[in-house]
Amino acid sequence: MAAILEIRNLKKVYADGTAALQGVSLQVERGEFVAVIGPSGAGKSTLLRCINRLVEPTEGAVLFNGTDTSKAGGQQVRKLRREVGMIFQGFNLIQRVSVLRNVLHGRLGYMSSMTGALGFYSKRDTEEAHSILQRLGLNQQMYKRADELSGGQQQRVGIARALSQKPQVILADEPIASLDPVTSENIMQYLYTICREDGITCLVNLHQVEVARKYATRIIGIHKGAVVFDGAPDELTDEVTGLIYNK
Ligand SMILES: Nc1ncnc2c1ncn2[C@@H]1O[C@H](COP(=O)(O)OP(=O)(O)OP(=O)(O)O)[C@@H](O)[C@H]1O
Repeated sequence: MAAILEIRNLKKVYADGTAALQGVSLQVERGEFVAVIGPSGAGKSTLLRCINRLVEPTEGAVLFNGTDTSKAGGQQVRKLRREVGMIFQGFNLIQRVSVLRNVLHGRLGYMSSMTGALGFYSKRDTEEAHSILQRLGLNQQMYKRADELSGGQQQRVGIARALSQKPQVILADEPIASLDPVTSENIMQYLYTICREDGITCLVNLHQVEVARKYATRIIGIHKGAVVFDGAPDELTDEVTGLIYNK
């Protein structure tokens, strides 16, 4: 069976000439929990964003379930973004609407979630959103506006929104960078659980090497746009960590 993601010689040069990715090749198998680590500016966000085409690669290919996504048109890109959900450092919620509506946004798409009054949603959609929110421990917050929630709660809404898309892969771009250590553990536990219980493949960009070691089944180290380490957490010695961050 094809790897769920295959990245071939991926390069990204931004318009100002910054070479953010310099030829990244890797495969991710279904169900893996991959942490991507590396210093600030290494190219971690660019890598995740190229996978679901939030950023257009300059060269190379990203295959999702064996299909080259670089040839995908608008509708196929939308489908790709549903199947490859994204969680952001800054949560990226629609602040002035309810938590429930943010989750329905994930399930139905932006226009359908914003145009209908809540009563218009099908019973099935609403029940599904309720059950995901319950799973994330947010049943008390369902009708609150997103901007009334704490950072940790907002990130749980971000996870709920991604889950409501029924994704095969979740890309999390520094999901805990703006959270305190206890809340960070809580968010990582949720991501770990959905990977284990739902079989959703997770790629998580992290600054904290200890967190990567604790949760990931595999760690990829990026430095200056290139993969300099790819292995099991116990292979990531202090010496290797030093190389990733100081090279
Ligand atoms: N839109 C852009 N235009 C120009 N350069 C960019 C753009 N986005 C990122 N870069 C540059 O590309 C390089 C890689 O950035 P990227 O955000 O992918 O790294 P990162 O490892 O995720 O960093 P951080 O941990 O600080 O978020 C950096 O030099 C960054 O300044």
